[in-house]
Amino acid sequence: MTTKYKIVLIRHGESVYNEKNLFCGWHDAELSQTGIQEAVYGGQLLKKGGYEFDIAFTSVLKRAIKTLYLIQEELDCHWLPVVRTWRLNERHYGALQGLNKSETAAKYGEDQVQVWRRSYDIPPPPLEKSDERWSGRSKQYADMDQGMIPACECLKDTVERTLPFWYDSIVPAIKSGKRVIISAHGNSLRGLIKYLDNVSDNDIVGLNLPTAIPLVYELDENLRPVKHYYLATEEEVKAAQAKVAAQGKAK
Ligand SMILES: O=C(O)[C@@H](CO)OP(=O)(O)O
Repeated sequence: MTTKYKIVLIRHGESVYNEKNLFCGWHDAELSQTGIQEAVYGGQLLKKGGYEFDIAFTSVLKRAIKTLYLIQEELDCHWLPVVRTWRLNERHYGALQGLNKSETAAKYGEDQVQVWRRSYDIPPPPLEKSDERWSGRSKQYADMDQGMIPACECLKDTVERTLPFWYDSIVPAIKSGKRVIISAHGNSLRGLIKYLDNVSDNDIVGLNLPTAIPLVYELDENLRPVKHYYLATEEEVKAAQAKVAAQGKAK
């Protein structure tokens, strides 16, 4: 297999919800100060690697949008067309949104929290429409078919709503020769990676994405992955991944 296309996936920098160790999902959390620095560093890594882009895709959540913007600043490409879609949003964490991960682990057990965080097809508890956290109350979903707004999502649900956008919008952009960057979220990107690399339902449980370290996928002419790599040292990636994995510990 020979490389025909290269795309870059990047998880947003640390959010204030990550910083406080809260389940975030569709809650529109800000980047933390650390997250801003991480996003700038991600942009510097791309600049150092000589990466340039023709189009960007992101979610409708500001932590991913702002991460992309900080990368655009580093690459001096504010003109870049940016497509925002709820289909690249983080997985919807249902009634867990806003709860502390360690406290939830202390209450329900670390194993249960690991199932809610990483299992492929077991969803977290649903959010009621009457709940003030219901996503239908947010302006960014006003034009969305209200019946499509999730009450909660497992990774499988997330993959199922992300892939139509991959096929309908991202694939045509890649095939037309555009250099693509996707700024999204830990779980929406895990879903895409599961699909691209055909990762099993069991193995995807062990994958944690580091914040704001660019992940390059080289694809062949049929968009099958030839290889992938982070633009950082193995040590940096492992430390960042371990930090994410540890969030579900009871402490
Ligand atoms: O809270 C969330 O929305 C996600 C990403 O930050 O967390 P987790 O790694 O627990 O899936």
